[in-house]
Amino acid sequence: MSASHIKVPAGGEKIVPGQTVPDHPIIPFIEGDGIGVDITPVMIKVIDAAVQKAYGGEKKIHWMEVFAGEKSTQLYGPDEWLPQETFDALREYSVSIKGPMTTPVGGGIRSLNVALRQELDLYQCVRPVRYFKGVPSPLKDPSKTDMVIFRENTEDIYAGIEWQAMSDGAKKVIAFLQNEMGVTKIRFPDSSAIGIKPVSKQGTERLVRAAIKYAVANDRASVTLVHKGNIMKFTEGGFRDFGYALAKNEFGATEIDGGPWCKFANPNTGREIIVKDVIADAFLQQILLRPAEYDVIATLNLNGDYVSDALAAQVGGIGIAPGANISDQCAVFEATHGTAPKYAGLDKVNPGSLILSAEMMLRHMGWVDAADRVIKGMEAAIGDKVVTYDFARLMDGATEVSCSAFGDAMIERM
Ligand SMILES: NC(=O)C1=CN([C@@H]2O[C@H](COP(=O)(O)OP(=O)(O)OC[C@H]3O[C@@H](n4cnc5c(N)ncnc54)[C@H](OP(=O)(O)O)[C@@H]3O)[C@@H](O)[C@H]2O)C=CC1
Ligand SMILES: O=C(O)CCC(=O)C(=O)O
Ligand SMILES: [Mg+2]
Repeated sequence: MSASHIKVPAGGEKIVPGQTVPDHPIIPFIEGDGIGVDITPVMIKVIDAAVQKAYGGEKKIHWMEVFAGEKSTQLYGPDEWLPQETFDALREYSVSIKGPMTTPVGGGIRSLNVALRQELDLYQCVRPVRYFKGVPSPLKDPSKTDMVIFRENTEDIYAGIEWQAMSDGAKKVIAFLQNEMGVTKIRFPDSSAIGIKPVSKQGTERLVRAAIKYAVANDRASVTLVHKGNIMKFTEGGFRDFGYALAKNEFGATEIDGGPWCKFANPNTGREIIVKDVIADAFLQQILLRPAEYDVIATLNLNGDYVSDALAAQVGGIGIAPGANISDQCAVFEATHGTAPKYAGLDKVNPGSLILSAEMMLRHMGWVDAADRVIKGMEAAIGDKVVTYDFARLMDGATEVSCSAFGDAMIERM
């Protein structure tokens, strides 16, 4: 077993699910690969300042670095991409935040991000998409884009069950499909890679339940199930059918005009919540043309990945696209974007996505005043046109600042 590299900060306490968050919580963080080295320290500085301004020293986060990705291989050994003690810490301390981690295309290691989500059963990937006034956008009225994506985070083709073309595994699976299952439609069986897409009733239900509960708690108008069930009838189509059945069975939804759309009254406000569905390709054009018609989105893993970046672009790009991975026991907050390797170490990129992910974390902890300060700082810096390169290149009269200077600009304006 490799040596421990995690140093537990003195004076902090664990957050225990179901109990009040202590005033001095220990929060594990993973710095992340690529631009992680730029954005993570800025996020910590901004969050510490917001907490200090909100609570005047009464509350304070005790940050605890845990390791994954390239930094972990340097510390623990060349093959140690995700040490066991990192998993253990994320589970034990229950609320954490991470920077992005690199996944090579084709061969090499499988995604560490996906591995974390699967191992910790972080089945909800929650990605809110909202507009900040002044951010440059390709839309005429980006303020109409206000959605919260609930992306299923443990199933679908992200389960990583696949075999390389012409490998023994692919040959075996193809032979099984042809000989035992009567499959005749693999166009080039001798040179096909093969992947498996598991989509379960249980997995769908817990995700759609979380999305509908969110809509109820936040008085949202609709929940849309986004799928490609016309083509993948039992996986994506199953997601839709399981989702509708859950809305009816657990929330008392009734069909509108013979279905399948249905509706129920929000038990808190009496306002109607519509549960509807849309095929993924149609959804991608409608979010550009009629974004106001969509609110809470529940979708499968791959669709959710595509939709997250597409929706982020509508409100200014993945520089300000936050997110959270949530299980019934713990939460790991992380930005929607990746490691943007060409910018690594340049102190250039927008730290906004990770800062807003931390803002979600503060709200999750019930530290609402600190979270509000973060939003205030962000809105004011953007309002003053003090922005990083990604916004500056699309804004007239902007002052382009570095990643760290943007963090400072936020702090000055909290
Ligand atoms: N959760 C995670 O850890 C994720 C990890 N990844 C991994 O990251 C690696 C790189 O992926 P890639 O496809 O390049 O996608 P990235 O999201 O890393 O970057 C794509 C482009 O998005 C823009 N961008 C990303 N982050 C920021 C930011 N903070 N501020 C401003 N602009 C930003 C840049 O655009 P421009 O060039 O226009 O300036 C950048 O070139 C891959 O290994 C991938 O697997 C990807 C997504 C999520
Ligand atoms: O794990 C990765 O490398 C990419 C993940 C991703 O794109 C996402 O979760 O949005
Ligand atoms: Mg993605």
